[in-house]
Amino acid sequence: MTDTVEFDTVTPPDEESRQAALARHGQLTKPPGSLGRLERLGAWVAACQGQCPPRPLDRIRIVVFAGDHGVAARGVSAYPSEVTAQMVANFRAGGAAINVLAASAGGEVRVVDMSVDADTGEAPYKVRRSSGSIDVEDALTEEEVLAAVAAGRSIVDEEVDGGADLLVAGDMGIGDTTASAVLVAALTGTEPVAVVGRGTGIDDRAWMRKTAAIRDALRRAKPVSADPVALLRTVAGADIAAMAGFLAQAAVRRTPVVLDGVVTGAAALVAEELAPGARAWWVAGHRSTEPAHSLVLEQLDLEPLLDLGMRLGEGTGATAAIPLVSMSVRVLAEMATFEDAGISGPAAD
Ligand SMILES: O=C(O)c1ccc[n+]([C@@H]2O[C@H](COP(=O)([O-])O)[C@@H](O)[C@H]2O)c1
Ligand SMILES: Cc1cc2nc[nH]c2cc1C
Repeated sequence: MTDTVEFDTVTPPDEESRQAALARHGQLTKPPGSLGRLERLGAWVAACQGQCPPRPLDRIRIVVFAGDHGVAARGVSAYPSEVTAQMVANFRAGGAAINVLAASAGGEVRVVDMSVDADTGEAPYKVRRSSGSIDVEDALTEEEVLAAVAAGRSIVDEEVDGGADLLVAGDMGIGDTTASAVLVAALTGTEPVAVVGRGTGIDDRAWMRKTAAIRDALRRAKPVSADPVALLRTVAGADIAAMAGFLAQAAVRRTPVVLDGVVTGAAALVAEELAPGARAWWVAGHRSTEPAHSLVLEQLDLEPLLDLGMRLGEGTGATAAIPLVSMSVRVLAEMATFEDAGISGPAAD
């Protein structure tokens, strides 16, 4: 066992508030259950906030964790590693998909360089430049993995202390779907061919190289798969380790999270190991096209809100689902009841 990272015990969202929200749904001017999943979604937010009706979401924070991956040098991505730093600049300039989706959904974007293989400017949490090539070496040292998980935890503390009422973790890192696939395979007992995906859009030759890299990294991961910190050190990367710390700490701080695609999904599997019960504080924003993401959703027993064929990362799939979360809250807070509106209830038999 490695030195471990201790998270405070996760307590579940408030069941009384969830039940009050479900009961309120029965009084609002619509046939009971007719808003389907939106009803359960609003009740989940009420439970997370511990109040019914829930408060409107007014500080939604999307934290994009950026990092490079040594395994990208094996030809497992359709793009070169330098795109990671270039996209960090694009996020900061406001020109990326996540900036536009966040603005449209009423969220704000924060970018954190954990391990980009370039100088991106201000980077208070940066652990190293690029993580190791996981097919042949550890992604991180012991010290680095602990620093990265602690960074994710500190970022949640900053955001929650700053008033965040909904969090999203996004990712940016060429090669990160290879690391994610290895983590998912290790934690779900799956073969490489069942987790490998097309990532940024690789061709068949790159698919073969990626499958081989996943196979080699998975061989290295298996002996440590029961130890989440050792697993992050061996086959994740500083960005994914920070996301795992972020997702675990959000649950500790009783703050709801919308999960994104395969990369945050892989981090979520590890976070659930670090802080058992954390998944009760997460909703799956979407289903990515990456096959490993479906394994994550199954393992965490999460039903995605959207299935739009998205595979971008950056937190975009989660952010696309935020309007649904906001609507589900406003329905509970703003709809009239049958009594308020003087509308007849169901016909008697
Ligand atoms: O979130 C997803 O499910 C997802 C699926 C495919 C690709 N991505 C993004 O694409 C990059 C990784 O793709 P790759 O092919 O370089 O491993 C990284 O920046 C991710 O954010 C993300
Ligand atoms: C341009 C580009 C943007 C991205 N955003 C997340 N992953 C990405 C990969 C590429 C290649």
